Amino acid sequence: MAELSFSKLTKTFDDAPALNDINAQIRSGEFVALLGPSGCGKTTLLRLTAGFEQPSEGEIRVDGEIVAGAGRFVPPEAREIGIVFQSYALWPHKTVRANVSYPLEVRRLPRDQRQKRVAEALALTGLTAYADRMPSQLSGGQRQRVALARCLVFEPRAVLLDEPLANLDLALRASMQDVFAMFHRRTGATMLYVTHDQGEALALADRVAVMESGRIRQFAAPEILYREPADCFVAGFVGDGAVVSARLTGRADDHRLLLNVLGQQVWSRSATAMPSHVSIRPEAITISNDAALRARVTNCTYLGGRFRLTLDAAGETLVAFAPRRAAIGEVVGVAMDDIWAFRDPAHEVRLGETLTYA
Ligand SMILES: Nc1ncnc2c1ncn2[C@@H]1O[C@H](COP(=O)(O)OP(=O)(O)OP(=O)(O)O)[C@@H](O)[C@H]1O
Repeated sequence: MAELSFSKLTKTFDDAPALNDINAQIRSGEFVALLGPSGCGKTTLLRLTAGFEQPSEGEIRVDGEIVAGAGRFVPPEAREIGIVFQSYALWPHKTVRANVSYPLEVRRLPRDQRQKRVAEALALTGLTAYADRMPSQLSGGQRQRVALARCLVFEPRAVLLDEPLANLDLALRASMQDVFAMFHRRTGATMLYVTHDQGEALALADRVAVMESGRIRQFAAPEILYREPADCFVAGFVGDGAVVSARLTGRADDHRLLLNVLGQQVWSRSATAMPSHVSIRPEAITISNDAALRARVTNCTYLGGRFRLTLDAAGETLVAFAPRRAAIGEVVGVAMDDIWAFRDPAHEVRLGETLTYA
């Protein structure tokens, strides 16, 4: 399996940048998700990696070898990269076995090797019993597994997946996520997975690149994105909770800063001495009658085992979990702990200054 790397990668369509200075390395065997809102450039990055588009600037390397950039362009069929689309792209007139065997026929592998590899790929994706069926006789999840088997069979250097579960219903998506996770564990394939479903990205990936407007805002493990978002966009886009402005009090200890948040002094984790905002996850809030900060309940939904409260506190919307149902309009006390402070690049910070996030 191969390492993928992007260096100063830019792609412009009709003068509009779809990708803007992408720099990232994906380790051999790593499962990376590209996550971001519609139009942020996820598919463009995948298509450039596959070789369906040429970069406007910058380079793409596969295991150190330049495949695009610096005057070089390796065509898709010579990159040995597997691709799984949301539309499956199976041959309708071929059986499952023949679909899976096809990449090996193109590569002119001897028949006995072909049979062995196809049998392995079908077994790995749980399709052995369906080998003689036509694609039209399969469910959506089974078709996607055929696409996966067809990609795995030629032992690609990396596998690119473009919203592979977008056409499936919720229950099937969950079970297919398990299939992808198993596929990754068993093959150790380098995987680049495009999705706009953050639950999928956080559940499956070793690291997630959060993209916005053609740029990578943060590239980190799911738990880091959740606990230590780099800016307002990532804090708001990934996970539940609130992003509110913070004011420095000037006090700090070794690991934390004392900040003024919603009129309260709160100790906060931080990677910067000059934060502008805090991310307040639902777990960071305790509903307590003793707490000085008062908030009005604006919504209450049952999540199974606990309730999710939406609160209005000093004009900001907070999200909290509570063991009991709360009445809409009820006023509760809110205590904050274990919040994360960061400096949003769009905001300049000065000591004592109050900032607002538009
Ligand atoms: N062939 C093209 N010609 C012109 N513009 C394009 C082309 N392909 C993509 N774009 C533009 O580039 C930007 C990024 O598109 P891209 O498909 O990469 O986004 P995405 O993040 O995959 O979105 P989605 O989640 O909706 O699929 C968009 O503004 C899109 O309109």
